[in-house]
Amino acid sequence: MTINIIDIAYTRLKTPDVAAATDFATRILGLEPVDRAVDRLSFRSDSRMSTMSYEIGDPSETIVGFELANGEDLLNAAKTLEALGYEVCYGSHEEREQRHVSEFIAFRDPSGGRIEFAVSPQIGGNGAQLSRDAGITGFSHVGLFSRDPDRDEHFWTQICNARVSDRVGELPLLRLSQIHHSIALVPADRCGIQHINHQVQSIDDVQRSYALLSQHKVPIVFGPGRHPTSGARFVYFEGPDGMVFEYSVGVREVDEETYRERQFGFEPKSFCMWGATPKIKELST
Ligand SMILES: O=C/C=C/C(C(=O)O)=C(/O)C(=O)O
Ligand SMILES: [Fe+2]
Repeated sequence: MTINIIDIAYTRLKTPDVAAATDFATRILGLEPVDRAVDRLSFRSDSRMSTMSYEIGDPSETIVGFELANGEDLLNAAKTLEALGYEVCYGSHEEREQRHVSEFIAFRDPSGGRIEFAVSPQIGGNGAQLSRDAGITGFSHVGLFSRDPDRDEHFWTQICNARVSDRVGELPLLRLSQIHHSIALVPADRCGIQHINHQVQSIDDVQRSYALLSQHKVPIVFGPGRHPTSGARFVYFEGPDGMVFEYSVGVREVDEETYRERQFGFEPKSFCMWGATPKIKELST
């Protein structure tokens, strides 16, 4: 039975320096801190109670959470994964509270990155109170490192319900809804999160953040530019522990009936139609 993912829900990051990561997530990225504790912290970026978190630990151990519709779908997902030989565990009460979800299961994707499927991410009564005027409208997608994009694409599109929107060389951009992509599978010899995208309201927010990031000497690793694939205008920058963050605006929505996946060459102009070149190892052509 296909695992029906509704949406991407959260990322959970680890760092040796929670205080420095918190400073970045609030003062630079602009998220709202919630559930403050000494060794961990959650953040809001939209109506959901937690779309990102930092806790003390090894930065290579990232988690991406996806939303399933209900407990029955979650149980079926666990059965499907177990039948295929995946080791599945259920989240404890404390772990569910940290994530603000009613239930979740965890397993490792075929490349070895930790993935969670969760039910009922809690919504806050108000929207996120951003820590600075970054114009963020919400958490939108991740790049996932993939040791074998073909195999991992099979997992997300055949075992789960993702669809290919575009491919840049071997790199597929996968959608879970009408939004052009929620997952990009980035060929690499490692696993886990490659980048975290937040959507912003306008191109002015992208440019304003570019100026602020530059003033704070945050490494800009790509852009400002425009992806020919999704049409989004973007800037990418490096946060704590080498994690890449992206602000973008204007990601295309896809008509499920008529859209056909497209193949782009693995070359700079497929990543940016304005001529910017990524300073990101895995996107270097
Ligand atoms: O491979 C190109 C990158 C594409 C996009 C896009 O089309 O928006 C991304 O956001 C991305 O994967 O970072
Ligand atoms: Fe992206």
